[in-house]
Amino acid sequence: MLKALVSDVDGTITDRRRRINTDAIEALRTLVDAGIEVVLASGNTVCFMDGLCKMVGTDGTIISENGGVYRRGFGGTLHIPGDQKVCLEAFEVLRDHFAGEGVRLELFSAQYRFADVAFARNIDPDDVRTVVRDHHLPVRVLDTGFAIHLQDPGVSKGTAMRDLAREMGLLPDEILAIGDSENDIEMLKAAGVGVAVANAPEPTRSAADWVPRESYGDGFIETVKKYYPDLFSR
Ligand SMILES: O=C(O)COP(=O)(O)O
Ligand SMILES: [Mg+2]
Repeated sequence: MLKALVSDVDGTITDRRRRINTDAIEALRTLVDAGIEVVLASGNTVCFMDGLCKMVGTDGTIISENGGVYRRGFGGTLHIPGDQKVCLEAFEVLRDHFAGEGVRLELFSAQYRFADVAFARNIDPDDVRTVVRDHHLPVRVLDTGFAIHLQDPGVSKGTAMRDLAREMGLLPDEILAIGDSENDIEMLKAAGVGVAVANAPEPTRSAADWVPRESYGDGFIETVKKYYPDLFSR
């Protein structure tokens, strides 16, 4: 039986250009008002997520920085399982490598990050993976479609979701998780029901139990409508 919804943000409750889908926000509020646990899970920073949670109206339970950080409620302990040191060291190697090719890597919100490193997609993520492999850098490269992230290899939205579920007194099987990108794969696999909106790339769609017909925020709404009765039959 499903008791909670864990949702990705960019590409799942937004459109392709990252503009929020206001009907998806309404769907989230319907769940919150019905007493369903709603967790927002993203590659974004904690401060970004706090603003989003406040304005959507959730209790502030978040997975942030692709699982590098998580917290139950606005007032909960901020857990930081991710090791940012390995990510920063790897980023320096990448920055020097790509500078040699005349490409400047642009960090995103570095001063607000505790666990991972995020930078602009002005280079091919596969080229980043090649440099990481050639230099034996101990990090994972995640392409979210909105940014490239470097992550501690033992950490994902899936590991954070399991730990958070324990803190919330929930089983992973009681969670409906929804996402759109490769940074969501472990989370979709760990959840009782994993959903990939239709815009998700193939590896993410194959990690999901179900794929709606619609993409982006419309796929999110389609999913909430499909699983709403299950979420309520508690
Ligand atoms: O921060 C990103 O790059 C994407 O964030 P998301 O996990 O909400 O899609
Ligand atoms: Mg996403």
